[in-house]
Amino acid sequence: MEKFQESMYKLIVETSTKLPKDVRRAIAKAKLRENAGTRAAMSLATIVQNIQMADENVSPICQDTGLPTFKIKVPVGVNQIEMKEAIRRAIAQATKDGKLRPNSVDSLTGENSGDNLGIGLPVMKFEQWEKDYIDVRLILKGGGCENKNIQYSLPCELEGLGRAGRDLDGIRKCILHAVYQAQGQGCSAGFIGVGIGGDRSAGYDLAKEQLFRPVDDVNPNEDLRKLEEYIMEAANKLGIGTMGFGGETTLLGCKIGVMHRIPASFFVSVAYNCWAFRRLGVIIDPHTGDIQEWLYQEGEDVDLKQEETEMTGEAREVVLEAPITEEQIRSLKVGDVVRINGMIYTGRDAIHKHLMDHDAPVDLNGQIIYHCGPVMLKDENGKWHVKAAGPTTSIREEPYQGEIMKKFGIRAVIGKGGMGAKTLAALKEHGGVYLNAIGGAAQYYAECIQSVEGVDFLEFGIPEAMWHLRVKDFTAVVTMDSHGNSLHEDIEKSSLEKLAQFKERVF
Ligand SMILES: O=C(O)C[C@H](O)C(=O)O
Ligand code: SF4
Repeated sequence: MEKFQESMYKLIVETSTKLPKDVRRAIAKAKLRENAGTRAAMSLATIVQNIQMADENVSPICQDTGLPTFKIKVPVGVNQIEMKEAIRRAIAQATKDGKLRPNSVDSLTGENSGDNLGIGLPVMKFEQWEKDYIDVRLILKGGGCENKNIQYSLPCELEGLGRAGRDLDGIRKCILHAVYQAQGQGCSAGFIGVGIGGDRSAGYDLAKEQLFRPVDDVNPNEDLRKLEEYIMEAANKLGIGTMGFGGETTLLGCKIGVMHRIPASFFVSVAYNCWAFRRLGVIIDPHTGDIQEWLYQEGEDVDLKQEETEMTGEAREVVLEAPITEEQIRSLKVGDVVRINGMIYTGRDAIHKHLMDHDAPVDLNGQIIYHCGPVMLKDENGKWHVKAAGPTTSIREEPYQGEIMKKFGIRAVIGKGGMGAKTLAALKEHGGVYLNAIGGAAQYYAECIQSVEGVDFLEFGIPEAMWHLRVKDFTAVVTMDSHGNSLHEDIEKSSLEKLAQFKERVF
Protein backbone atom coordinates (compact mmCIF):
# COMPACT_ATOMS: atom_id res chain seq x y z
CA MET A 1 0.00 0.00 0.00
CA GLU A 2 2.99 2.34 -0.35
CA LYS A 3 1.22 4.21 -3.19
CA PHE A 4 -2.01 4.79 -1.24
CA GLN A 5 -1.20 8.31 0.00
CA GLU A 6 -0.21 9.43 -3.49
CA SER A 7 -3.42 7.94 -4.88
CA MET A 8 -5.48 9.82 -2.29
CA TYR A 9 -3.65 13.05 -3.14
CA LYS A 10 -4.56 12.52 -6.82
CA LEU A 11 -8.17 11.83 -5.89
CA ILE A 12 -8.38 15.03 -3.79
CA VAL A 13 -6.79 17.26 -6.46
CA GLU A 14 -8.89 15.77 -9.25
CA THR A 15 -12.11 16.13 -7.24
CA SER A 16 -11.43 19.75 -6.34
CA THR A 17 -10.40 20.84 -9.83
CA LYS A 18 -12.29 18.70 -12.36
CA LEU A 19 -15.99 18.09 -12.46
CA PRO A 20 -16.93 14.47 -13.25
CA LYS A 21 -18.34 13.65 -16.67
CA ASP A 22 -21.85 12.86 -15.45
CA VAL A 23 -22.08 16.35 -13.90
CA ARG A 24 -20.68 17.97 -17.04
CA ARG A 25 -23.31 16.20 -19.14
CA ALA A 26 -26.07 17.60 -16.90
CA ILE A 27 -24.66 21.13 -17.16
CA ALA A 28 -24.23 20.87 -20.94
CA LYS A 29 -27.89 19.82 -21.24
CA ALA A 30 -29.02 22.72 -19.06
CA LYS A 31 -27.13 25.16 -21.21
CA LEU A 32 -28.99 24.04 -24.31
CA ARG A 33 -32.32 24.77 -22.62
CA GLU A 34 -31.64 28.45 -21.83
CA ASN A 35 -32.47 31.14 -24.35
CA ALA A 36 -29.53 33.14 -25.63
CA GLY A 37 -29.13 36.59 -24.13
CA THR A 38 -30.99 35.84 -20.87
CA ARG A 39 -29.35 36.27 -17.47
CA ALA A 40 -29.54 32.49 -16.96
CA ALA A 41 -27.71 31.82 -20.23
CA MET A 42 -25.01 34.38 -19.36
CA SER A 43 -24.53 32.87 -15.92
CA LEU A 44 -24.28 29.37 -17.32
CA ALA A 45 -21.74 30.59 -19.85
CA THR A 46 -19.65 31.97 -16.97
CA ILE A 47 -19.99 28.67 -15.11
CA VAL A 48 -18.86 26.71 -18.16
CA GLN A 49 -15.93 29.05 -18.66
CA ASN A 50 -15.01 28.57 -15.00
CA ILE A 51 -15.09 24.77 -15.32
CA GLN A 52 -12.69 25.01 -18.26
CA MET A 53 -10.38 27.40 -16.41
CA ALA A 54 -10.24 25.04 -13.40
CA ASP A 55 -9.29 22.21 -15.81
CA GLU A 56 -6.50 24.25 -17.34
CA ASN A 57 -5.15 25.81 -14.12
CA VAL A 58 -5.57 22.60 -12.07
CA SER A 59 -7.07 24.92 -9.45
CA PRO A 60 -10.24 24.67 -7.33
CA ILE A 61 -13.47 24.97 -9.32
CA CYS A 62 -14.95 26.80 -6.32
CA GLN A 63 -13.01 28.46 -3.49
CA ASP A 64 -15.13 26.59 -0.94
CA THR A 65 -13.56 23.17 -1.22
CA GLY A 66 -16.08 21.92 1.28
CA LEU A 67 -16.02 19.36 4.01
CA PRO A 68 -14.08 16.41 2.62
CA THR A 69 -16.05 13.19 3.10
CA PHE A 70 -14.52 9.85 2.13
CA LYS A 71 -16.56 6.66 1.75
CA ILE A 72 -14.28 3.66 1.68
CA LYS A 73 -15.00 -0.01 1.09
CA VAL A 74 -12.22 -2.44 1.96
CA PRO A 75 -11.63 -6.19 1.71
CA VAL A 76 -11.16 -8.04 5.01
CA GLY A 77 -7.60 -7.68 6.33
CA VAL A 78 -6.80 -4.19 5.06
CA ASN A 79 -5.30 -1.87 7.69
CA GLN A 80 -7.79 0.99 8.11
CA ILE A 81 -5.68 2.82 10.69
CA GLU A 82 -2.85 3.24 8.17
CA MET A 83 -5.31 4.30 5.48
CA LYS A 84 -6.72 7.01 7.74
CA GLU A 85 -3.27 8.40 8.42
CA ALA A 86 -2.40 8.39 4.69
CA ILE A 87 -5.64 10.27 3.90
CA ARG A 88 -4.91 12.87 6.58
CA ARG A 89 -1.41 13.44 5.16
CA ALA A 90 -2.79 13.73 1.61
CA ILE A 91 -5.39 16.29 2.77
CA ALA A 92 -2.74 18.42 4.50
CA GLN A 93 -0.51 18.28 1.39
CA ALA A 94 -3.33 19.26 -0.98
CA THR A 95 -4.11 22.22 1.31
CA LYS A 96 -0.49 23.33 1.32
CA ASP A 97 -0.47 23.17 -2.49
CA GLY A 98 -3.54 25.42 -2.80
CA LYS A 99 -5.80 22.64 -4.10
CA LEU A 100 -8.00 22.87 -1.01
CA ARG A 101 -8.85 25.97 1.02
CA PRO A 102 -7.98 25.68 4.73
CA ASN A 103 -11.54 24.98 5.77
CA SER A 104 -11.34 23.32 9.19
CA VAL A 105 -12.43 25.70 11.95
CA ASP A 106 -12.56 25.07 15.72
CA SER A 107 -16.27 25.41 16.47
CA LEU A 108 -15.67 26.94 19.90
CA THR A 109 -12.70 29.28 19.36
CA GLY A 110 -13.11 29.99 15.63
CA GLU A 111 -9.46 29.13 15.03
CA ASN A 112 -8.65 27.74 11.59
CA SER A 113 -6.34 24.70 11.81
CA GLY A 114 -4.74 25.76 8.51
CA ASP A 115 -4.39 22.23 7.11
CA ASN A 116 -8.00 21.00 6.85
CA LEU A 117 -7.48 18.59 9.75
CA GLY A 118 -9.45 18.82 12.98
CA ILE A 119 -11.69 16.99 15.38
CA GLY A 120 -13.75 14.65 13.19
CA LEU A 121 -12.29 16.07 9.94
CA PRO A 122 -11.90 14.88 7.29
CA VAL A 123 -14.91 12.59 7.56
CA MET A 124 -14.00 8.98 6.74
CA LYS A 125 -16.57 6.22 6.65
CA PHE A 126 -15.27 2.67 6.30
CA GLU A 127 -17.19 -0.45 5.38
CA GLN A 128 -15.91 -3.98 4.78
CA TRP A 129 -16.96 -5.98 1.76
CA GLU A 130 -16.36 -9.35 0.11
CA LYS A 131 -14.67 -7.92 -3.00
CA ASP A 132 -10.88 -8.04 -3.42
CA TYR A 133 -10.30 -4.35 -4.17
CA ILE A 134 -10.67 -1.02 -2.36
CA ASP A 135 -13.29 1.51 -3.48
CA VAL A 136 -12.74 5.11 -2.31
CA ARG A 137 -15.23 7.86 -3.06
CA LEU A 138 -14.81 11.49 -2.11
CA ILE A 139 -17.27 14.36 -2.03
CA LEU A 140 -16.26 17.99 -1.43
CA LYS A 141 -19.56 19.59 -0.51
CA GLY A 142 -19.44 23.33 0.12
CA GLY A 143 -21.08 25.26 2.92
CA GLY A 144 -23.58 27.34 0.96
CA CYS A 145 -25.42 24.33 -0.41
CA GLU A 146 -25.01 22.38 2.83
CA ASN A 147 -26.86 25.19 4.61
CA LYS A 148 -29.82 24.62 2.27
CA ASN A 149 -30.27 20.98 3.31
CA ILE A 150 -33.65 20.48 4.91
CA GLN A 151 -35.45 17.79 6.86
CA TYR A 152 -39.23 17.37 7.03
CA SER A 153 -41.16 15.48 9.68
CA LEU A 154 -44.43 14.22 8.20
CA PRO A 155 -47.21 15.19 8.44
CA CYS A 156 -46.52 18.90 8.01
CA GLU A 157 -47.89 22.07 6.43
CA LEU A 158 -45.85 23.51 3.57
CA GLU A 159 -46.14 27.03 2.18
CA GLY A 160 -47.70 26.93 -1.26
CA LEU A 161 -48.41 23.20 -1.09
CA GLY A 162 -50.59 22.73 1.99
CA ARG A 163 -50.68 19.49 3.97
CA ALA A 164 -47.98 16.90 3.27
CA GLY A 165 -49.18 13.56 4.61
CA ARG A 166 -47.39 10.30 5.39
CA ASP A 167 -47.44 8.89 1.87
CA LEU A 168 -45.69 9.14 -1.49
CA ASP A 169 -47.58 12.31 -2.35
CA GLY A 170 -46.51 13.94 0.92
CA ILE A 171 -42.93 13.02 0.08
CA ARG A 172 -43.36 14.58 -3.37
CA LYS A 173 -44.45 17.86 -1.79
CA CYS A 174 -41.49 17.92 0.63
CA ILE A 175 -38.98 17.47 -2.20
CA LEU A 176 -40.53 20.23 -4.32
CA HIS A 177 -40.55 22.50 -1.30
CA ALA A 178 -36.88 21.70 -0.64
CA VAL A 179 -35.95 22.97 -4.10
CA TYR A 180 -38.11 26.08 -3.67
CA GLN A 181 -36.66 27.05 -0.28
CA ALA A 182 -33.08 26.81 -1.57
CA GLN A 183 -33.80 29.57 -4.15
CA GLY A 184 -30.43 30.58 -5.64
CA GLN A 185 -28.54 30.49 -2.36
CA GLY A 186 -26.98 27.06 -2.84
CA CYS A 187 -25.66 28.11 -6.26
CA SER A 188 -28.47 26.65 -8.32
CA ALA A 189 -28.97 24.82 -10.55
CA GLY A 190 -28.45 22.08 -7.97
CA PHE A 191 -28.52 18.34 -7.45
CA ILE A 192 -30.52 16.80 -4.63
CA GLY A 193 -30.20 13.55 -2.72
CA VAL A 194 -33.28 12.51 -0.78
CA GLY A 195 -33.53 10.02 2.08
CA ILE A 196 -36.98 8.74 3.03
CA GLY A 197 -37.34 7.19 6.48
CA GLY A 198 -34.77 6.37 9.17
CA ASP A 199 -34.24 8.69 12.11
CA ARG A 200 -32.91 12.24 11.74
CA SER A 201 -29.26 11.25 11.34
CA ALA A 202 -29.78 8.05 9.30
CA GLY A 203 -32.16 9.98 7.03
CA TYR A 204 -29.56 12.61 6.23
CA ASP A 205 -26.91 9.91 5.74
CA LEU A 206 -29.19 8.19 3.25
CA ALA A 207 -29.83 11.51 1.47
CA LYS A 208 -26.09 12.14 1.12
CA GLU A 209 -25.52 8.55 0.01
CA GLN A 210 -27.77 9.32 -2.98
CA LEU A 211 -25.30 11.99 -4.12
CA PHE A 212 -22.86 9.17 -4.86
CA ARG A 213 -25.20 7.72 -7.48
CA PRO A 214 -24.26 8.65 -11.06
CA VAL A 215 -26.43 11.54 -12.26
CA ASP A 216 -27.74 9.51 -15.21
CA ASP A 217 -28.54 6.19 -13.47
CA VAL A 218 -32.09 4.84 -13.18
CA ASN A 219 -33.68 4.08 -9.82
CA PRO A 220 -34.44 0.32 -9.58
CA ASN A 221 -37.49 1.04 -7.39
CA GLU A 222 -40.36 1.78 -9.77
CA ASP A 223 -42.17 4.22 -7.46
CA LEU A 224 -39.00 6.15 -6.79
CA ARG A 225 -38.03 6.14 -10.46
CA LYS A 226 -41.36 7.79 -11.28
CA LEU A 227 -40.95 10.25 -8.41
CA GLU A 228 -37.43 11.21 -9.53
CA GLU A 229 -38.67 11.80 -13.05
CA TYR A 230 -41.63 13.83 -11.84
CA ILE A 231 -39.45 16.01 -9.58
CA MET A 232 -37.00 16.76 -12.39
CA GLU A 233 -39.84 17.98 -14.54
CA ALA A 234 -41.83 19.87 -11.92
CA ALA A 235 -38.87 21.51 -10.14
CA ASN A 236 -37.65 22.90 -13.44
CA LYS A 237 -40.95 24.72 -13.82
CA LEU A 238 -40.37 26.77 -10.66
CA GLY A 239 -38.45 29.41 -12.63
CA ILE A 240 -35.71 29.90 -10.02
CA GLY A 241 -32.96 29.24 -12.55
CA THR A 242 -29.21 29.62 -12.42
CA MET A 243 -28.15 31.56 -9.28
CA GLY A 244 -31.82 32.38 -8.65
CA PHE A 245 -31.86 34.75 -11.65
CA GLY A 246 -34.90 33.02 -13.18
CA GLY A 247 -34.68 30.56 -16.09
CA GLU A 248 -35.46 27.11 -17.37
CA THR A 249 -33.11 25.00 -15.23
CA THR A 250 -33.38 24.94 -11.46
CA LEU A 251 -32.54 21.29 -10.79
CA LEU A 252 -29.85 19.21 -12.51
CA GLY A 253 -30.40 15.88 -10.76
CA CYS A 254 -32.65 14.15 -8.24
CA LYS A 255 -31.83 10.85 -6.54
CA ILE A 256 -34.13 9.31 -3.95
CA GLY A 257 -33.43 6.47 -1.53
CA VAL A 258 -35.66 4.77 1.03
CA MET A 259 -35.17 2.93 4.30
CA HIS A 260 -37.48 1.66 7.02
CA ARG A 261 -38.54 3.90 9.89
CA ILE A 262 -40.16 3.50 13.30
CA PRO A 263 -43.92 4.00 13.63
CA ALA A 264 -43.81 7.44 15.26
CA SER A 265 -41.27 9.05 12.91
CA PHE A 266 -41.54 9.82 9.20
CA PHE A 267 -38.64 11.94 7.95
CA VAL A 268 -37.88 13.18 4.47
CA SER A 269 -34.29 14.45 4.42
CA VAL A 270 -32.92 16.44 1.51
CA ALA A 271 -29.23 17.08 0.82
CA TYR A 272 -28.78 19.97 -1.63
CA ASN A 273 -25.62 20.19 -3.72
CA CYS A 274 -24.62 23.17 -5.85
CA TRP A 275 -23.80 22.91 -9.57
CA ALA A 276 -20.13 22.58 -8.50
CA PHE A 277 -20.87 18.97 -7.62
CA ARG A 278 -17.43 17.71 -6.78
CA ARG A 279 -17.43 14.01 -6.16
CA LEU A 280 -15.24 11.36 -7.67
CA GLY A 281 -14.08 7.84 -6.87
CA VAL A 282 -11.28 5.40 -7.53
CA ILE A 283 -10.71 1.66 -7.43
CA ILE A 284 -7.49 0.90 -5.55
CA ASP A 285 -5.23 -2.16 -5.65
CA PRO A 286 -5.09 -3.31 -1.98
CA HIS A 287 -1.48 -4.52 -2.35
CA THR A 288 0.20 -1.54 -4.00
CA GLY A 289 -2.29 1.24 -3.20
CA ASP A 290 -2.26 2.26 -6.89
CA ILE A 291 -5.29 3.63 -8.73
CA GLN A 292 -6.72 0.99 -11.09
CA GLU A 293 -9.76 2.86 -12.33
CA TRP A 294 -11.56 6.22 -12.02
CA LEU A 295 -15.29 6.25 -11.33
CA TYR A 296 -18.02 8.56 -12.74
CA GLN A 297 -15.92 9.05 -15.87
CA GLU A 298 -17.70 6.72 -18.30
CA GLY A 299 -18.68 7.91 -21.74
CA GLU A 300 -17.36 10.38 -24.25
CA ASP A 301 -15.60 13.56 -23.20
CA VAL A 302 -18.21 16.24 -22.68
CA ASP A 303 -17.94 19.14 -25.04
CA LEU A 304 -18.63 22.32 -23.11
CA LYS A 305 -17.25 24.53 -25.85
CA GLN A 306 -19.01 27.80 -26.44
CA GLU A 307 -18.82 30.93 -28.43
CA GLU A 308 -17.28 33.92 -26.69
CA THR A 309 -20.04 35.28 -24.50
CA GLU A 310 -20.37 38.56 -22.72
CA MET A 311 -21.97 38.80 -19.28
CA THR A 312 -24.05 41.72 -20.41
CA GLY A 313 -26.41 40.31 -23.05
CA GLU A 314 -29.01 43.00 -23.56
CA ALA A 315 -28.45 44.65 -20.17
CA ARG A 316 -27.08 48.13 -19.62
CA GLU A 317 -23.42 48.05 -18.66
CA VAL A 318 -21.89 50.45 -16.13
CA VAL A 319 -18.26 50.77 -15.10
CA LEU A 320 -17.68 51.35 -11.37
CA GLU A 321 -14.56 52.40 -9.60
CA ALA A 322 -14.36 53.15 -5.87
CA PRO A 323 -14.73 55.56 -4.16
CA ILE A 324 -18.30 55.63 -5.45
CA THR A 325 -20.66 58.55 -4.88
CA GLU A 326 -24.25 58.28 -3.69
CA GLU A 327 -25.37 59.78 -7.00
CA GLN A 328 -23.62 57.08 -8.99
CA ILE A 329 -25.23 54.38 -6.85
CA ARG A 330 -28.70 55.86 -7.15
CA SER A 331 -28.41 55.73 -10.94
CA LEU A 332 -28.06 51.94 -10.84
CA LYS A 333 -31.12 49.74 -11.36
CA VAL A 334 -31.84 46.04 -10.93
CA GLY A 335 -30.71 44.26 -14.10
CA ASP A 336 -27.75 46.54 -14.83
CA VAL A 337 -24.42 44.79 -15.28
CA VAL A 338 -21.46 46.45 -13.60
CA ARG A 339 -17.80 46.10 -14.42
CA ILE A 340 -15.67 46.96 -11.43
CA ASN A 341 -12.14 48.33 -11.70
CA GLY A 342 -9.88 49.29 -8.80
CA MET A 343 -10.09 48.25 -5.17
CA ILE A 344 -12.49 45.87 -3.44
CA TYR A 345 -12.22 44.50 0.12
CA THR A 346 -13.28 41.01 1.17
CA GLY A 347 -15.41 40.60 4.27
CA ARG A 348 -17.50 37.69 5.40
CA ASP A 349 -18.90 36.26 8.64
CA ALA A 350 -16.15 37.06 11.18
CA ILE A 351 -15.51 40.56 9.81
CA HIS A 352 -19.17 41.57 9.70
CA LYS A 353 -19.60 40.52 13.31
CA HIS A 354 -16.39 42.32 14.27
CA LEU A 355 -17.21 45.59 12.48
CA MET A 356 -20.46 45.96 14.40
CA ASP A 357 -18.56 47.20 17.44
CA HIS A 358 -15.05 47.98 16.16
CA ASP A 359 -13.44 50.40 13.74
CA ALA A 360 -12.46 49.28 10.24
CA PRO A 361 -8.73 48.89 9.53
CA VAL A 362 -9.11 50.91 6.28
CA ASP A 363 -11.31 53.83 5.21
CA LEU A 364 -14.37 52.13 3.70
CA ASN A 365 -16.15 55.32 2.71
CA GLY A 366 -17.48 54.87 -0.85
CA GLN A 367 -15.89 51.43 -1.05
CA ILE A 368 -17.01 47.99 -2.18
CA ILE A 369 -17.16 44.93 0.08
CA TYR A 370 -16.89 41.47 -1.45
CA HIS A 371 -18.46 38.55 0.43
CA CYS A 372 -15.67 36.13 -0.36
CA GLY A 373 -13.32 33.72 1.38
CA PRO A 374 -10.60 33.04 -1.20
CA VAL A 375 -7.98 30.33 -1.57
CA MET A 376 -4.62 32.11 -1.16
CA LEU A 377 -1.02 30.98 -1.45
CA LYS A 378 2.09 32.81 -0.27
CA ASP A 379 5.24 32.52 -2.41
CA GLU A 380 8.89 32.38 -1.20
CA ASN A 381 9.06 36.18 -1.24
CA GLY A 382 6.08 36.51 1.06
CA LYS A 383 3.80 37.70 -1.74
CA TRP A 384 0.17 36.50 -1.70
CA HIS A 385 -1.48 34.97 -4.78
CA VAL A 386 -5.19 34.37 -5.31
CA LYS A 387 -5.90 30.79 -6.37
CA ALA A 388 -9.73 30.91 -6.29
CA ALA A 389 -12.11 33.69 -5.31
CA GLY A 390 -15.86 33.33 -5.96
CA PRO A 391 -18.59 34.89 -3.80
CA THR A 392 -20.05 33.40 -0.63
CA THR A 393 -23.74 33.34 0.38
CA SER A 394 -24.66 36.87 1.45
CA ILE A 395 -27.76 36.14 3.51
CA ARG A 396 -25.60 35.14 6.48
CA GLU A 397 -24.61 38.81 6.81
CA GLU A 398 -28.22 39.99 6.83
CA PRO A 399 -28.23 40.83 10.57
CA TYR A 400 -25.22 43.15 10.14
CA GLN A 401 -25.04 44.41 6.55
CA GLY A 402 -27.31 47.46 6.59
CA GLU A 403 -25.82 48.87 9.79
CA ILE A 404 -22.27 48.33 8.61
CA MET A 405 -22.91 50.02 5.28
CA LYS A 406 -24.30 53.07 7.05
CA LYS A 407 -21.63 53.13 9.76
CA PHE A 408 -18.69 53.08 7.32
CA GLY A 409 -20.23 54.64 4.21
CA ILE A 410 -19.89 51.49 2.11
CA ARG A 411 -21.68 51.92 -1.23
CA ALA A 412 -21.77 48.42 -2.70
CA VAL A 413 -21.58 44.82 -1.58
CA ILE A 414 -20.87 41.92 -3.89
CA GLY A 415 -22.06 38.46 -2.98
CA LYS A 416 -24.45 35.79 -4.12
CA GLY A 417 -27.97 34.59 -3.41
CA GLY A 418 -29.29 38.01 -2.43
CA MET A 419 -30.14 39.61 0.90
CA GLY A 420 -33.32 40.31 2.83
CA ALA A 421 -35.70 43.12 3.74
CA LYS A 422 -33.42 44.74 6.33
CA THR A 423 -30.59 45.21 3.85
CA LEU A 424 -32.97 46.32 1.09
CA ALA A 425 -34.31 49.07 3.38
CA ALA A 426 -30.76 50.17 4.25
CA LEU A 427 -29.78 50.31 0.56
CA LYS A 428 -32.70 52.65 -0.03
CA GLU A 429 -32.05 54.85 2.98
CA HIS A 430 -28.28 55.13 2.65
CA GLY A 431 -27.82 54.83 -1.11
CA GLY A 432 -26.31 51.41 -1.61
CA VAL A 433 -26.45 48.55 -4.05
CA TYR A 434 -26.19 44.76 -3.92
CA LEU A 435 -24.26 43.09 -6.73
CA ASN A 436 -24.70 39.41 -7.47
CA ALA A 437 -21.64 37.54 -8.73
CA ILE A 438 -21.84 34.01 -10.10
CA GLY A 439 -21.45 31.55 -7.22
CA GLY A 440 -18.77 28.93 -7.68
CA ALA A 441 -17.06 30.82 -10.51
CA ALA A 442 -13.88 31.03 -8.45
CA GLN A 443 -11.40 30.75 -11.31
CA TYR A 444 -13.28 33.27 -13.42
CA TYR A 445 -13.15 35.88 -10.63
CA ALA A 446 -9.59 35.03 -9.54
CA GLU A 447 -8.49 36.03 -13.03
CA CYS A 448 -10.07 39.48 -12.57
CA ILE A 449 -7.83 40.10 -9.56
CA GLN A 450 -4.67 41.88 -10.62
CA SER A 451 -2.94 42.14 -7.27
CA VAL A 452 -3.26 41.62 -3.54
CA GLU A 453 -2.49 44.99 -1.98
CA GLY A 454 -2.80 44.05 1.65
CA VAL A 455 -4.57 41.97 4.26
CA ASP A 456 -6.12 42.59 7.68
CA PHE A 457 -7.49 40.20 10.25
CA LEU A 458 -5.37 37.30 9.04
CA GLU A 459 -5.78 36.00 12.59
CA PHE A 460 -9.37 35.11 11.60
CA GLY A 461 -7.94 32.58 9.12
CA ILE A 462 -7.45 32.82 5.33
CA PRO A 463 -11.13 32.61 4.31
CA GLU A 464 -12.28 35.12 6.97
CA ALA A 465 -9.51 37.73 6.58
CA MET A 466 -10.01 41.11 4.89
CA TRP A 467 -8.09 40.93 1.61
CA HIS A 468 -7.45 44.18 -0.25
CA LEU A 469 -7.79 43.27 -3.92
CA ARG A 470 -7.16 45.31 -7.03
CA VAL A 471 -9.51 44.10 -9.77
CA LYS A 472 -10.11 44.72 -13.44
CA ASP A 473 -13.36 43.99 -15.29
CA PHE A 474 -14.89 42.22 -12.32
CA THR A 475 -18.44 41.64 -13.58
CA ALA A 476 -21.61 41.33 -11.50
CA VAL A 477 -25.33 42.02 -11.85
CA VAL A 478 -27.29 44.57 -9.81
CA THR A 479 -29.97 42.45 -8.13
CA MET A 480 -30.95 44.88 -5.32
CA ASP A 481 -30.95 48.63 -5.89
CA SER A 482 -31.40 51.83 -3.88
CA HIS A 483 -35.01 52.23 -5.07
CA GLY A 484 -36.41 49.28 -3.14
CA ASN A 485 -36.20 46.76 -6.00
CA SER A 486 -34.95 43.22 -5.42
CA LEU A 487 -34.75 40.54 -8.09
CA HIS A 488 -34.49 37.96 -5.26
CA GLU A 489 -37.77 39.09 -3.72
CA ASP A 490 -39.45 38.95 -7.15
CA ILE A 491 -38.19 35.45 -7.95
CA GLU A 492 -39.14 34.18 -4.51
CA LYS A 493 -42.66 35.48 -5.00
CA SER A 494 -43.11 34.17 -8.54
CA SER A 495 -41.63 30.76 -7.69
CA LEU A 496 -43.99 30.44 -4.71
CA GLU A 497 -46.90 31.04 -7.08
CA LYS A 498 -45.56 28.36 -9.40
CA LEU A 499 -45.01 25.99 -6.47
CA ALA A 500 -48.68 26.35 -5.54
CA GLN A 501 -49.61 24.89 -8.95
CA PHE A 502 -48.29 21.55 -7.69
CA LYS A 503 -50.65 21.40 -4.74
CA GLU A 504 -53.01 18.75 -6.14
CA ARG A 505 -52.39 15.05 -5.47
CA VAL A 506 -50.21 13.33 -8.08
CA PHE A 507 -49.29 9.98 -6.50
O1 LIG B 1 -17.46 29.47 1.97
C1 LIG B 1 -17.55 29.88 0.80
O2 LIG B 1 -16.60 30.42 0.23
C2 LIG B 1 -18.82 29.80 0.01
C3 LIG B 1 -19.88 28.90 0.52
O3 LIG B 1 -19.78 27.63 0.00
C4 LIG B 1 -21.20 29.43 0.13
O4 LIG B 1 -21.81 28.92 -0.82
O5 LIG B 1 -21.67 30.36 0.78
S1 SF4 C 1 -20.01 28.94 -3.36
FE1 SF4 C 1 -21.63 27.90 -4.43
S2 SF4 C 1 -20.54 26.49 -5.79
FE2 SF4 C 1 -19.15 27.06 -4.14
S3 SF4 C 1 -19.44 25.51 -2.55
FE3 SF4 C 1 -20.75 27.29 -2.04
S4 SF4 C 1 -22.70 26.63 -2.89
FE4 SF4 C 1 -21.14 25.40 -3.93
